[in-house]
Amino acid sequence: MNVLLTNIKELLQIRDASTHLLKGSEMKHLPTLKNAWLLIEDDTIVDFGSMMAQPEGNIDKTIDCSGKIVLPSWCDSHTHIVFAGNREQEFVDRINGLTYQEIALKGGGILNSAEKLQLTSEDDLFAQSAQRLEEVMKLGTGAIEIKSGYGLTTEAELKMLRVAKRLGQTYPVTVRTTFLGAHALPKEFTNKKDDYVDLICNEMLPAVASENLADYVDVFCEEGYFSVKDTDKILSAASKYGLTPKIHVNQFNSIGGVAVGVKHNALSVDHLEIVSDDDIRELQHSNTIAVALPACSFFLSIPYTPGRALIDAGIPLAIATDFNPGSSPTGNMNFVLAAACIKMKLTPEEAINAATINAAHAMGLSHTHGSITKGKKANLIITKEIPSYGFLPYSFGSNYIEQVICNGELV
Ligand SMILES: N=CN[C@@H](CCC(=O)O)C(=O)O
Ligand SMILES: [Zn+2]
Repeated sequence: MNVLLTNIKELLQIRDASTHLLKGSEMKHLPTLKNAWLLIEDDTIVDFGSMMAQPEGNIDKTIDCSGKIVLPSWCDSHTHIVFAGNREQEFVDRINGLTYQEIALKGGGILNSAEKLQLTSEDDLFAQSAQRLEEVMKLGTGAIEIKSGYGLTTEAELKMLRVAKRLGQTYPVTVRTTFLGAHALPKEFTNKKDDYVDLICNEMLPAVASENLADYVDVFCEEGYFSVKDTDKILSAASKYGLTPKIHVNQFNSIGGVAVGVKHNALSVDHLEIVSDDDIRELQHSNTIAVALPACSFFLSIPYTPGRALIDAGIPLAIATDFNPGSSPTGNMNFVLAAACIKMKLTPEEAINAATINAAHAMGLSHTHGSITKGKKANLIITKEIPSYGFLPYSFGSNYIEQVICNGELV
C-alpha cells in the first residue's frame, strides 16, 4: 500500500540514516523542508521531497496536509505504563502536606502499586495497560519503553514484562522492555535488603533472561531505595545476560548513581532532578544519555532537571513522560515537550530533538525511529493547521495533533 502525503507546510526532523546522537549545540538545529511531500510504502518511509517535483507512479491513497506540519512520532523512552489501579488517594495526601517520601515510608508509594498489581490477573493488567497505550498512541507516541517494578516478586515481575511484550505484539507501536526488580524493597524483606538483591540477581534476572522478556535493566538508585553498592551488584549480574542499564538516578539526592551508571556503560541515566558538578563531569566523559522527566517534577513539585545546563555542558539530552501512577500519571509527550521548554528552558528545536532522535537513541531504536529518514518506520504525526512548530509547546494543554501514523497504520 502506497500512501502519499502532499502539500506539507513543513516536514520536520529530516535526517540521513547516519544521524548520530545529538549533543550540546547540535541540539539547537532542527532540519526541515517546507512545502513538501512524503511517500510511505506499507510501514516504511520510502522518500520525501519538495512539492516542486512530485513523485510519479502508483499511489493508493493521498493525504492533503495543506497548512499542517508533519514530524516523526514521539519516542517515550521511560514509562511504567503497566500498572494496576491508581494512586489518587496519595495525590490528595500530598495536597494535604505529605511528601512523596513520607507516603512511601507509611507503606504507600511503589509498595501500594505492587500490592494492587500482585492481586490483578495478567489479562486484567493487560486490559488496563492497553487503555493507556491506546491513549498515548493517539497523542503521537510511536515507540515506548515499559518497565516492570510493581511486581517485586519473581512471578509478578514476569507477569508485568509479559504484559508489556504482549502490548507490543498487539499494537503497531514499538515496545522496548526493562526489568526493574530493584524499584523498592518489599515489606517481607524489611531489614533484609541483601537477601532481596540476591533474589534479583540469582532468581529474577535468570528467569527474565530465560523467557527473553527484557531489553534493559533498571535500578532505583536513591536514598531509602537501592544504594550505589546494590546498583553495582545488580548491574554486574545483569551484564551476564546482556542487559544494558537504563537507571533511575538523582531524583531526590546525588549519591553516586550517575557514576555507577557510567561505569556500567548505561544507555541512559534518568530523572537527574538533583545534579552535582561531578555528575556533569561523569556524563561529559561517557556515552550515556541524560533523560529528563519534567512531568514528574510538575506532579511532585520537585526541582526540574537542569536541562539547559546539561545541554550547555555538551551532554546529550532526551525527554520522556515517566508515565506511572505515583509520580507522573500522564503519558502525554506533548505536555512533556511544553514543560521542557517552559521549565527547563529548552528551545522548541532542542525539545523536539530530545523527544525524537535523542529519545530513539535512548531506547536503542535510532535505526528505525526518531527522524524522517528514507528506510525508517512510517511513524508520523500530522498536526492540525498551525502557524509553526513552535506552536506545539507554546500552546501547552491543547491538542494540535490531527492524525497519527504508527508503523504505516492510521491510529
Ligand atoms: N522513582 C521511581 N520510580 C517512579 C515512580 C514510582 C512510583 O511512585 O510509583 C518514577 O520514576 O518516578
Ligand atoms: Zn520512572
